[in-house]
Amino acid sequence: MISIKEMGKQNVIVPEELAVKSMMAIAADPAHRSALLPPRSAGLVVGCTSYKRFVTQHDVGGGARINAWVDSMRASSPTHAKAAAALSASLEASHDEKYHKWVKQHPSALSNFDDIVAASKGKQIVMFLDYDGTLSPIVDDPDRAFMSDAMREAVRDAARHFPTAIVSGRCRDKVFSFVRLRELYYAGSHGMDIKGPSKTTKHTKAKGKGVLFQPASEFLPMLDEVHKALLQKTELIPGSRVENNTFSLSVHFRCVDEKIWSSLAEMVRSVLKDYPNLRLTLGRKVLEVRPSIKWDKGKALEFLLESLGFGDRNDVFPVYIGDDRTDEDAFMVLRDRGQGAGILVSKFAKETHASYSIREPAEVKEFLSRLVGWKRLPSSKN
Ligand SMILES: O=P(O)(O)OC[C@H]1O[C@H](O[C@H]2O[C@H](CO)[C@@H](O)[C@H](O)[C@H]2O)[C@H](O)[C@@H](O)[C@@H]1O
Repeated sequence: MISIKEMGKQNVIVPEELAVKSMMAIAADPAHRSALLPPRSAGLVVGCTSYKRFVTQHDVGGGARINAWVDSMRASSPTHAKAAAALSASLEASHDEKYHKWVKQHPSALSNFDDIVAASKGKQIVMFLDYDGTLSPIVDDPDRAFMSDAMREAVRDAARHFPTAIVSGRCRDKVFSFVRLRELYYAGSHGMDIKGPSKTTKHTKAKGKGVLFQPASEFLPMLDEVHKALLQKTELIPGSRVENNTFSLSVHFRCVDEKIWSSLAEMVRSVLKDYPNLRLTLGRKVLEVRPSIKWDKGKALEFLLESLGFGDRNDVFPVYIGDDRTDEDAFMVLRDRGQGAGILVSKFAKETHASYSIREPAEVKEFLSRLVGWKRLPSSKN
């Protein structure tokens, strides 16, 4: 039994066995299979699309799925892995060894900078930047995930030279309030809310301003309802937090005791069982509730390229930088198009469709600055 007493209102006991049993019931229900997480063996982070493919093709038993659910929540946390590694020098060594092997397959975008710019020669670079974990460091309080002024300058400079978009799981207004650059495109709610720049630049002249695309508008009343239900259900889970991202909802468990992650997951899924048109995905210590439409950050990238007039052109070089599972959809689009460069921000070995890696936001800033420096060189025009 897990006792949740210290949370005010009334004393509540959440029996873990009960939570697990009802989770098994949900897991066994084919109507909710699409919302299930990968199996226990999926220790590494997988891209959203591969995961979607996986869950439709495999049918493991309920108990295994529940363990998989919580395992996935654990595996989604690099800081968890980091903390574990810090506990023992030997673990750290094995982590390093694993990382060094991985980084050979996903080489540093900084060390391979010359190759990247050489591949972009004669093409228009278009920058796509995820926000959390890419432009701002991951912090406990989602309302305080500020980007530094230096990072803002680097993004501003990049946008002077290349069309630039922020592609985030956050609500568009919220991510704009952090970035505060009017010359950028913004795709909020995992790409389901796309708006053009409100400030003209040489790249955005004559392009549509204002809202460009909101493919999930009809889900707004449903998401509002679910938001309220999630707030109510999770209010007694210490450290949990529900964030309304307009066309998606985030249930954060970064500050929730690991022992009650399964209870939180069960609560979320008990709310979702009445909403088969919503799906659940996993980010960095966050459960994401999203409309079950075929739209993701990859589709947003394609939409933006199209809006910029590069839909089916070969002279474009999209660079997408992101740290999250949801960014995998965009990395995969780049792979499928055989264009540009996908760069994963990670200090840890992760399964990814990105070609390159970068260790942390500070390196993202350095990459952007080097790109701008290169673009200013007369030789970059050849
Ligand atoms: O696509 P992104 O821009 O990366 O947004 C994904 C989610 O990011 C935020 O949560 C993450 O960052 C928080 C602040 O550092 C951190 O506390 C949380 O654990 C991370 O999951 C944001 O709050 C979510 O709404 C976004 O969906």
